[in-house]
Amino acid sequence: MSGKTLNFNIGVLGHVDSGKTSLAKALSTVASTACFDKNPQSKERGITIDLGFSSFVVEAPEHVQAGGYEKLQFTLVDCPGHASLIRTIIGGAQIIDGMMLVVDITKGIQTQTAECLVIGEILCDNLLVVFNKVDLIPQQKQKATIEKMTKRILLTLQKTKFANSKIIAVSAKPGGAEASGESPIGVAELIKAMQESSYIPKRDSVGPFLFSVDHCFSIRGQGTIMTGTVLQGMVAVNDTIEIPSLKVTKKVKSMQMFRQPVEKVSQGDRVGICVTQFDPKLLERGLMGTPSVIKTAFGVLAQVSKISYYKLPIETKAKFHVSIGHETVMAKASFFGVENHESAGETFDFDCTYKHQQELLAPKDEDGVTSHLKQFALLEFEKPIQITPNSSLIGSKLDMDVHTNMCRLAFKGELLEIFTDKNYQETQLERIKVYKNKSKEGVVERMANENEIIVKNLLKKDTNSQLFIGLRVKLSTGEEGIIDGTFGQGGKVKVRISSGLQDTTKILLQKLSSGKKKGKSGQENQPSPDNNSEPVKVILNFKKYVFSNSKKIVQT
Ligand SMILES: Nc1nc2c(ncn2[C@@H]2O[C@H](COP(=O)(O)OP(=O)(O)OP(=O)(O)O)[C@@H](O)[C@H]2O)c(=O)[nH]1
Repeated sequence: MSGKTLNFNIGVLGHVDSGKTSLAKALSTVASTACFDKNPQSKERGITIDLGFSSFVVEAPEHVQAGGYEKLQFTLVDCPGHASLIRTIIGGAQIIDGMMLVVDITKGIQTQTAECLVIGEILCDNLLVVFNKVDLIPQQKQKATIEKMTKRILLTLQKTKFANSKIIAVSAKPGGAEASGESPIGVAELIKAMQESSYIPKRDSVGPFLFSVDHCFSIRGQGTIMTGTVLQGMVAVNDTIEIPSLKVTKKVKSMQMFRQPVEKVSQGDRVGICVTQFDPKLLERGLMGTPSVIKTAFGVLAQVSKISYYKLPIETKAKFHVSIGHETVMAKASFFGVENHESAGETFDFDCTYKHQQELLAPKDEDGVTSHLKQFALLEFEKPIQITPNSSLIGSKLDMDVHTNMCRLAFKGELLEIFTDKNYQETQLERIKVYKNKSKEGVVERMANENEIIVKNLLKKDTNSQLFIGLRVKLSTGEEGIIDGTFGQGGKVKVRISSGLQDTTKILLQKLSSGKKKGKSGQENQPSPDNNSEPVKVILNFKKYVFSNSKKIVQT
């Protein structure tokens, strides 16, 4: 290969059996170590269960040549289509520059086609739609069917950021499984469309090296090879890298890109990295990179938004599968937002206070303008996972019955803070000032003097009353007061009414207490003519911090 080659990663996504693997095969000339359903379990089940990688090189189109590249290498990341494997797809989609959505033309958009579109919307900017299996439509109906399906998918795409995507119709494997070696149809046009819609992705060689490992195997006498994609930075032979999940550091012995030895690799490259021997079974998939860049996370804080196709409520305290990179973990979610987002900063700020939300709200469409609510989530993981800062995440309900035909992807987000301390609940959550609006109601037991009343039932006996001293309350008769202190042992409090009680309130309280006295003298069950007035209520509105250990409360 002479001249500079640009590597462009394309995710091949679509519903199960739409023909993704067949298409990748038809497109590729060079197969990497891990392509085309080599996994023995894949063969048994007849479906792709892992990411497959393959590549082919074409002449760089003019706009890529203008960036100094002579050739363009397409690396296809063949993602599994089966619903249960969506977590693998999400992992695969994090490393792609563009996406090819394969649609079986005889079936149209199916549930996982829609889910793949959602993933694409979150994780990539470039989409090409491929209608496959055109050979299954009788020749005379092919043109009309392609036109009809094109109209349909364009309607769907109009609601996404991919409204102007190209649509190409092919037969990746005419005749299907039984056919013997028939040439694919339409693939040359597809390659042309791929060239045209390619671009020079932002590649950044600065910053710490980060590598997403998708396969790992050893070669006797050489070492262990990790194949994957460089997510960030660069690495050279002899550099030291860390595999955090194994808690080891290793020296890079050699590297290969599609069977060519290389000395140095950088962001976006697909590469096999050889290090000194370790058991490849210990690292099926995961992250490695410059020592201490990868964090072990016990939980994260993220800015999130609801995926509009998800039709169920997303409630605080509910559990979701959270996928970050190749990792998927169960997490308990707690949502909160900016009360008045006009006045809040662009990102999360520990110095601000946030309002607890019972559920994650869908973005509202007001007068055709989507208002972007600023919402955040605290995601507490069931077990620690390896992640890197600035990652995207997807929250989903993967255990939802796929036969319901509902989108299982619930929310998407960007990481803001990673909790790397096992005891983050004690040490870090207090910093996230999220409050709930609370209200308590008590009644005036009696008047102590013109400016002071004794209130019962406002606080429970075992409540730490000290937290409430100094807070404002309002009487149902209109006066405002301040909780001045506790009274006795039963949770009663003294409330000071600085402006003094109104005469009407005093009369009412006197009436109520004389009614009670009569009651005490043996007429409890007889309604006293003096005692049919409502008791005077005392209302306390306050904010209670949700994540704070100190159970701090403040006035509303
Ligand atoms: N007639 C016809 N059959 C095809 C075509 N492309 C693929 N097939 C058949 O469709 C079936 C599924 O093809 P695959 O390429 O394994 O589909 P896939 O989308 O990779 O499947 P998963 O990875 O399991 O989701 C196989 O039996 C193929 O032979 C095509 O263009 N025409």
